[in-house]
Amino acid sequence: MGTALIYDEEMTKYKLLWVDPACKIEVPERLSVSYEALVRTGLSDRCVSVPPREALDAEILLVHSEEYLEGVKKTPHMTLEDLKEFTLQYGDVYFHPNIYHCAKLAAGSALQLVDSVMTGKVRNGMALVRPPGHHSMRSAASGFCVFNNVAIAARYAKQKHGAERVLIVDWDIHHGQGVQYCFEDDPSVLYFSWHRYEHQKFWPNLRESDYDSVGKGSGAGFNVNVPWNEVGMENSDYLSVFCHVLLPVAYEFCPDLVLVCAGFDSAIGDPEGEMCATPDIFAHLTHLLMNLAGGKLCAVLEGGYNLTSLAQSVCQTVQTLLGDPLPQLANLRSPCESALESLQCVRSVQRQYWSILKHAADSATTDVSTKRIKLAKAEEEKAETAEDERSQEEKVWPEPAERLRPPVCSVSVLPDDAACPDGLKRLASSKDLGPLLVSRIRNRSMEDAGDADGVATFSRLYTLIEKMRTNEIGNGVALVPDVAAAVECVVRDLCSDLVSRVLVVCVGKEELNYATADGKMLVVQISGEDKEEQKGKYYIPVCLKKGCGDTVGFIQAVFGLLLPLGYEYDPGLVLLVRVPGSGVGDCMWQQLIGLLKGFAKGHTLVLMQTNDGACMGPTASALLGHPAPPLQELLTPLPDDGGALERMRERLQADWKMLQTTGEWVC
Ligand SMILES: CC(O)(O)CCCCCNCCCN
Ligand SMILES: [Zn+2]
Repeated sequence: MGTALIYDEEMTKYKLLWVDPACKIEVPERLSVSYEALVRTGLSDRCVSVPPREALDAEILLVHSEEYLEGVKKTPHMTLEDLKEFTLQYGDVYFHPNIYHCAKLAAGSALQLVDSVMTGKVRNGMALVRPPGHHSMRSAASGFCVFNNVAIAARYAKQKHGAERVLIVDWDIHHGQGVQYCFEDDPSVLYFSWHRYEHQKFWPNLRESDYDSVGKGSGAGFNVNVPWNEVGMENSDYLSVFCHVLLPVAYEFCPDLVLVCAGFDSAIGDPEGEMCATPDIFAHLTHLLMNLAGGKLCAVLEGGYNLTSLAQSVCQTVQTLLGDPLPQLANLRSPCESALESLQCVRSVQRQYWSILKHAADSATTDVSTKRIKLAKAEEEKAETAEDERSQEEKVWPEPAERLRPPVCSVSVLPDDAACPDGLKRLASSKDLGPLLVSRIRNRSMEDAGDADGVATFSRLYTLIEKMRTNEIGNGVALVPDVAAAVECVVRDLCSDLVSRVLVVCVGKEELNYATADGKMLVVQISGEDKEEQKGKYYIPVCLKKGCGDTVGFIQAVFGLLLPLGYEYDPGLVLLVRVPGSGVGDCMWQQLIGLLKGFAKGHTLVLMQTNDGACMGPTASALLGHPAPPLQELLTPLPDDGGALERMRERLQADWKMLQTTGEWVC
C-alpha cells in the first residue's frame, strides 16, 4: 500500500497584508518550497496524489463554535481595515480575504488523508497545508492557525471511521494548546507534545503547557507535555524522549490511528525553535511511529519557518513514509541536563497513569527550595549570557545523506528443501570463501557445518553480508541448523572483516556470552532466564521474569534499553537471533524487526533455526516492510520486571548515556 500526498497551490494564496513582526515568518513560500523539494527529489511521483477538499461546516463544528465559524465566514468580504480589526481580537495570527478558503482546504486535506488511510486506500500519508492548526481553539484563532486541522481530523476519525483510540504526536516546537484544550478530558485521544517552554518564558507562555498538565477527569494521563526549558536541543534529546516517554506510553495506549502535528520548526536553523536537531531526525521520529496502529499514520504540516530545513525535513518524513531505508544518525551525544530534567519530570508525573512507566524514578517529592535555588542559579547564569545579545549566528548543517533503496529488498538463505516465502529472493549464489575461511568455519563450529551444505550456508551468509554492505541487498533471513553456532561463526568469521560494529539482538536463552570487549559487537540478549550479572559493557542480558511472551516487559526492554543502546552504538549491521523456545509472540517479533530497521540503514540479518521455520511468514512480512500488526491490549507488567529493568538501566547508564532518564535536579 502506498503513501498519500495532499497539496494544492491554492493554499499558498494568502499572506500578511500589513506589518506585524510576530507574523511575518508565516509566508506562502513555506508550502511551495516544501512541495517543490518533494518534486525535485522524485518523492512526489512515488506518492499517491490525493486532492484536498473544503471541510464542511459540520466538520469544522466538530471542534469550533458556531459563533467563531460565523465570524470567520465574514472575513472574505472584509476591507483591509475590517480584517485588521477582526485580527486584533486574537494573538499572533492574521486574516486575509482568502484565508477562510485556505483554512477549509487545510482542514479538508487532513480529512481526505484520514479517509485515505482509514479506508485502506493508502497505508499512510502527508498533507502539506497552510494555515496550520494546532493553536486554534474552539472560539479563537491563534498562532497563525484558523481551524484546528488535526483536532478536527481526530474527531472525524472517531465519528466517521469508528476509531476508538487516536494518538496525536505534536513534534512542532510550539505547544498545540488548541489540541490540548480540545481533548484534555477525553481518554480516547492521547495528545503528546514537546515544545520550547523556557519555564513559561516562551510563546504562548501558558502555565498549562508544563509537564504537570496531564489531562482532566477521565482524561487524566492522556495529555503528555514535554517542555524544553532550554534551546539547542539535539537529536539525542529528541530520541530520548521518544524512547523513554512517548513510545512506551503509545504502545500501552495501542491506538487505531496516529495523527502527527508535523511542525518542522523543531529542526535546526528555525528562528522560532532555535533547536539543533537535524532534518534527518524526522526520518527516525516518523519510523518509530510507523509500527503503531498497523502503520496507519497521517502527518499534517504545522510550523517550520526556515525554508531550507523545512524542505529537507519534509523530504525526510515523506521518504520514510514511503518505506525507504533510514539515514544513520552519527555521533549522538548525551541528552543534555535540561532535557534529562524534563524527561524525569514527565515520567514521574505520568507514572501513575501508565503502568509501563510504573517504575520510573519517583521525584514527586519535589524539594521546592532546592529547585528554587537551582533555578535562580540557572537564571543568573542565563542572564550573564544575555540571550538577546547572543548573535543569531547562522546555523549550518550537512545536507542529509542520500537514502538509496537497495535493488533487492529481502533475501533468504535456506536449506534446499525449505520453501522460500513469497516476496523474498532465495540467495543461491555463494561466494567461494577460500580455504582459510572454510577451515575456520569447519573447525570452529558444530559438526554439521563441516558437511557440504553447512559450508554452503555460511558462504551464502558471507555473500549476503557482503551484499548488504554494498547496499545491493536490504536485509535477509537465514535458516540454520544451530543458531548458537551460526551466530558465533557469523560474528567472528564473516562480519569481522566486513562490518565495523555488529548489534546482536538475541531473543531467547542461548549461551552467547562471548561478547568482545573491544566493542566490535554489542550483544543484547532478551530472555526469561535470570542471567548472572552482565559481563562488561558489550554484553547486556535482559531478563524478563515472565519470559519473552510478556508484551509489556518486552516493550519496556525494547524502548528503555535496546533502542537507546542501538542509537548510541550506531551499528553497521544488525544480527537478530531467534532462539527456539523463546516464547516471543509473532506480533512482538514483527514489531521488533520493524523497529530494528531504524539501524544500519535497515541492514538486518535474521538468524532462525531450521525447526523454527513456522515463524518465517511473519519474519518475511516484517523484513519486506509490511507494518507489524498492533500488539493486543498491553497487560500490566509484573512489578519485578519493570523494577528490574529500571535498576539495570540505572546501572548501565554510566557506560551508555542514552539510557539516562533523570537529571541531577529534582523536578
Ligand atoms: C504552527 C506554529 O506552531 O508553528 C505557529 C507558531 C506561532 C508562533 C507565534 N509567535 C511568533 C513570534 C515571532 N517571533
Ligand atoms: Zn510551531
